[in-house]
Amino acid sequence: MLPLAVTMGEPAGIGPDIALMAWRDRAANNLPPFYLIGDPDLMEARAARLGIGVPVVPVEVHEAFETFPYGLPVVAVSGSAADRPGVPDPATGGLVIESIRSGVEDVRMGRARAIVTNPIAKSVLAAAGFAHPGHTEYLGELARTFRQGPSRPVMLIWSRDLAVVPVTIHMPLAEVPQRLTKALIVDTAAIVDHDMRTRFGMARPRLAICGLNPHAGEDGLLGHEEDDVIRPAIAELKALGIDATGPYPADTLFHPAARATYDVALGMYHDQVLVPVKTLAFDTGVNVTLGLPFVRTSPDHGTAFSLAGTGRARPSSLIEAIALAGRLTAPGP
Ligand SMILES: NC(=O)C1=CN([C@@H]2O[C@H](COP(=O)(O)OP(=O)(O)OC[C@H]3O[C@@H](n4cnc5c(N)ncnc54)[C@H](O)[C@@H]3O)[C@@H](O)[C@H]2O)C=CC1
Ligand SMILES: NCC(=O)COP(=O)(O)O
Repeated sequence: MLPLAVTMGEPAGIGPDIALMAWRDRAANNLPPFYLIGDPDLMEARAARLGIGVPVVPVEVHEAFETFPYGLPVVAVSGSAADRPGVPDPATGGLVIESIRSGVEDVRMGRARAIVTNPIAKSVLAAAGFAHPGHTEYLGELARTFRQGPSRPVMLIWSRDLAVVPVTIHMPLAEVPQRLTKALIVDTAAIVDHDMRTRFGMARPRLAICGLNPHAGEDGLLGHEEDDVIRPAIAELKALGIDATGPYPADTLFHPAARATYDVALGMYHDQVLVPVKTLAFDTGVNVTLGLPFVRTSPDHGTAFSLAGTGRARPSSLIEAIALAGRLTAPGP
């Protein structure tokens, strides 16, 4: 069986901490074998700082699977990072980006089952010259190297209580109304429908589509995007045989009775749907990129700089991300 590739993420954040903790807690959580891609020296220093007794074992990728029972296998990429928790340095940007690129390449070459990413600091990477606002967009570009051809990445935040997709992702709120088109909504929802069937095994996913404006526009009194863009998109989705309904006012879509009526809520912008899911399931939510020719999962939180190196970061979201990547790539019956 192939291992999962886990990226180191921002070296000054909690990624190294929670990766070490996930290995420590692997048996209790029945985690599939994984290896980390990053700087072995930093990982050793962080393990010593945390005092959690996790052996860090530098390996070549083909040794990762057999090494996993004995220590956290770490595959080195070029570059190094000093162990300075909470003090990000754009000079480590190359290492962070290389860790992601290398994980995807391992999947493409059949050396890893899937990629699980640790959090990056978007502004720190931007200062290092990274041209993408997040993993999601960068993974969409890396996916072009796969035989299956071009793909469009879609962000899903998955939890047992609620699953959500933001139709627009990392962009200023002021740009959302211009960027929201019928085609974008239809493409996004069609990818969600396809991947919920093929990857998550849902027979007929029920998609609830949010409005953009208060009260979903209140018949045009409070905004026109619902009539101009969102309703026509839902009509086209229905014509395609996709179970899409709405547009619903977002403020009443997340209480328990409403949640029972759909499988995935699609919001028009990031915070509209990430606020409810992180409120309900911050410690167990998993970020999954749909629309790719491979599986990528991630914890739903960020770098939590103030917790790095303290031992107070909770590894539960990363543990869920590793477990979900394992389930999504498990061989069929
Ligand atoms: N997938 C990714 O790479 C993501 C990266 N980020 C990046 O993270 C950086 C910080 O973003 P914030 O908005 O502050 O979000 P954050 O998720 O890092 O922190 C928000 C709050 O939750 C706490 N927290 C986060 N993870 C925790 C954990 N595992 N255990 C215990 N407490 C935890 C933090 O201490 C803080 O109080 C930003 O640079 C952002 O770009 C944010 C979200 C996802
Ligand atoms: N708020 C979630 C988030 O920003 C995750 O972004 P990505 O790095 O997974 O694209």
